[in-house]
Amino acid sequence: MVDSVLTVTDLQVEFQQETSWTPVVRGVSFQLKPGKVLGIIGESGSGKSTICLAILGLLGREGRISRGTICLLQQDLTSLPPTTLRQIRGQQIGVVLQNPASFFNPILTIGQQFAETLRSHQSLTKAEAKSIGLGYLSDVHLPDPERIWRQFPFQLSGGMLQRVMIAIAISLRPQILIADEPTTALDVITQMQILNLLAHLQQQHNAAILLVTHDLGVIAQLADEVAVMYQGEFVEQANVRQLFDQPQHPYTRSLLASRLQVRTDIISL
Ligand SMILES: Nc1ncnc2c1ncn2[C@@H]1O[C@H](COP(=O)(O)OP(=O)(O)OP(=O)(O)O)[C@@H](O)[C@H]1O
Ligand code: NI
Repeated sequence: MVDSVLTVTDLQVEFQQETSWTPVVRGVSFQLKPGKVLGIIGESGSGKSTICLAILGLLGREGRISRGTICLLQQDLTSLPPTTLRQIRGQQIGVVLQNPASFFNPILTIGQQFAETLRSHQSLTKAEAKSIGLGYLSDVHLPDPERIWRQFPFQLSGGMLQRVMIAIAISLRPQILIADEPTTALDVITQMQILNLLAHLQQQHNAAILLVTHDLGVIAQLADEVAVMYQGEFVEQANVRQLFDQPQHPYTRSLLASRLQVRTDIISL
């Protein structure tokens, strides 16, 4: 039994702002384990998406990893050339990005992109890839998958693109799934459906999931461990029950308290 499929140690990420490099992720360490979900919560701008992009090698020119390692099993991803990293990403790490538009090629239809991804992983005819892809599109609650298959990314809403991205990620049955706010743009019913799909991937296929969300309900439902991020650092990392019952850091306490506040407001309506 493998203990950790992805081990991040002392990660520091910087972005170039004008002439100097500013650290936005500082000394972050964690492990992703098969069949387990690590949730990351924290305020906007604290560096959650940056961690995801660093793992995926998608920081772009303005970003760099200035310290630390990201090991997929024994292999350090930070030392790999971009082409190798892309291959690994496609095969072993599934991705749901916070900004789904950046994931799609604007000049190819959804169907072309979905089929191409499926066919690069398994030998399938175009017709087989289409029938598998359509099945996954209806799994993520997309109405009229046939029509969506023929459409271009710009013809779909952000929430629809997000669901297509989830369908593609899940169809590949990755060992590791990086999901950055996977349910943010979705209505409650669809959100539940998506969470069930993620839980299925975790439980039936033993995937390790990194789940970034601001929704504590989603955390309570899916996460095993939770890391709390504040100004570029993990200020607290604990088992989900322990975190909800005995938050240690003042920021975590205020986060949980604000959630309770919202609940009381709803109840008093
Ligand atoms: N390409 C970039 N160039 C410069 N700075 C960036 C870039 N991307 C992100 N940053 C900065 O890095 C910091 C962390 O951003 P990040 O998107 O990781 O936050 P986040 O925790 O995901 O926030 P949110 O909850 O709003 O999604 C922010 O201060 C942001 O302005
Ligand atoms: Ni983010």
